[in-house]
Amino acid sequence: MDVTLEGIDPATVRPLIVTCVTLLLFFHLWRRLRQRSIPGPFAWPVVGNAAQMGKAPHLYFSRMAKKYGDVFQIKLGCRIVVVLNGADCIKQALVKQGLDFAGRPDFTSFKCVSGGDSFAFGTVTDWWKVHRKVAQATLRMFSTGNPQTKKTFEQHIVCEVKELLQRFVRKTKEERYFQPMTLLLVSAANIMSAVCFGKRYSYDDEEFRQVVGRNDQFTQTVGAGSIVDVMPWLQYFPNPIKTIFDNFKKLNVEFTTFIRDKVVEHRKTIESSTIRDMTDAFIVALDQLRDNYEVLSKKDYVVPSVGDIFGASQDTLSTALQWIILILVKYPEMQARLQQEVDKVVDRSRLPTFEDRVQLPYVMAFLYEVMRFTSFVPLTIPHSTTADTSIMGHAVPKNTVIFINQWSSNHNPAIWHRPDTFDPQRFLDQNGALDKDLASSVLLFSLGKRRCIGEELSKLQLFLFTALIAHQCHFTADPDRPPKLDYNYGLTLKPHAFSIAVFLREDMTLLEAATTQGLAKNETS
Ligand code: HEM
Repeated sequence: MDVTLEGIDPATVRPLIVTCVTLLLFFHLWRRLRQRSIPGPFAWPVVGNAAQMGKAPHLYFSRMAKKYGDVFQIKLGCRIVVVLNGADCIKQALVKQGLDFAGRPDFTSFKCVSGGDSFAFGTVTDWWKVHRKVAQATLRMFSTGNPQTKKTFEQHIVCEVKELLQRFVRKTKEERYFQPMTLLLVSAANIMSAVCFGKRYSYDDEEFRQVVGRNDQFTQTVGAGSIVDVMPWLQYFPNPIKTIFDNFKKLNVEFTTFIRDKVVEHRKTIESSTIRDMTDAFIVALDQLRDNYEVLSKKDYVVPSVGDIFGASQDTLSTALQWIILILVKYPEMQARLQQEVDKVVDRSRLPTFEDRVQLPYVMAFLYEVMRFTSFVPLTIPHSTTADTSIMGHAVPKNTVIFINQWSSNHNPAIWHRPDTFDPQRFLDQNGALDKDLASSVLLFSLGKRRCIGEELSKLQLFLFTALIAHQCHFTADPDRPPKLDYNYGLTLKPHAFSIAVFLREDMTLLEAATTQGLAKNETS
């Protein structure tokens, strides 16, 4: 039977259409109302809540979460920012609704990183997905991918720890107490330099020290809450924020030039049959993809790829090393317990290795507690929504800036007993084994589509570093400057300057023997 509108009286159709449209509008309104508007503190004109955040935005956000709930909204300059707190809410956004929350905001500072071609600071696109996968695979190939690469990576760390301890001991003899921060920075950068470029640098190499020594400026500008990104008009007349931003642009140009020079050298000498290091691996992998991705015929993505890996690793890992040493001197009884455990398990006839991890639960518990307690990446790199979405019943429009407060999850008293006390014991069960479930609740490397690609490598490196220094030396604090756990805010929380003395527990025989066949041939001075 044919059904047509012919013969139907328009007077009947009109009310039908009006009813349908009204119902649709009503349904839309009902959905909107169900998704409550996002609560948050009062925002002042022009600056919004920028002034209230103070020197520790993660603590301000945790206080606001207590008042308004795990999802709340603030205004920074002209931008609305939704702040997500607590493990459940963060998991819901980053894992269960991963793609919706995986974007990066169009911040001015992000566009300066690798000339805007960084995958760490760039938003989600089809090319971004491929770029990130290539980087993940390349990183594994040169670190944790198989037993052989793991062994080489282990050699890089042992070699660097030997150099570092030699410097520490010399400094202690010369100055009694010294500040170890710069040495730790160069040491962490050298491990990644060996992986990325196949060579390490002398501690006195001025160019290298300059390139790696500007971390503070970088992480202060790209950390959540950086002013220039939310009040871009500040760039256009002289003021302190403009000066900071101009320095940031300069350091990015210098960093990219350093990486570009390395890539140019590599391209001149590469033989595709022998992949020497991660830069070679990126050159080969990205050249192979050139026929499939038009974007590769227009730009060279090797420089931003290597830049992302080298840049992301040095600041985070050196900050971790600084916290580990500061906490060792702050809690000498824990240092003694670490030493006892490595002495018992490894004994004094050999050095600790990656394989000792399972047998060293206290070392692991200590590390997880350093990560939880300091939460030294308190907020992830800012995210943004890639679609109109909702979280915990609140509607969030596309392109909203999202801050993820990792600190709030690591200091939630519902999960952690006395969260503001440093206590590695919390990670050990009644048999003294590591409580793996609890350890996996520590949130420092983010989750989901933007989860840090260096997590496995970092945990291995920090484990070996801690086990090696506990096995080889002893740290003490300067009695005139008792160690404090204060810090400066940025993408990473950096401890304030502190002074230590370092003494070998025996001599360097084991470290010297382990490094003679190793990487000395790659060294430049
Ligand atoms: C203790 C050391 C480290 C910590 C705590 C850490 C933590 C983080 C965090 C919180 C993020 C932001 C994730 C997000 O925005 O949701 C991140 C991103 C990233 N990390 Fe790490 N990281 C560490 C070491 C490393 C290392 C050693 C590498 C490379 C070798 C690395 C490479 C990256 C990259 C490439 C990204 C960007 C990922 C993306 O945007 O897709 N990180 N890291």
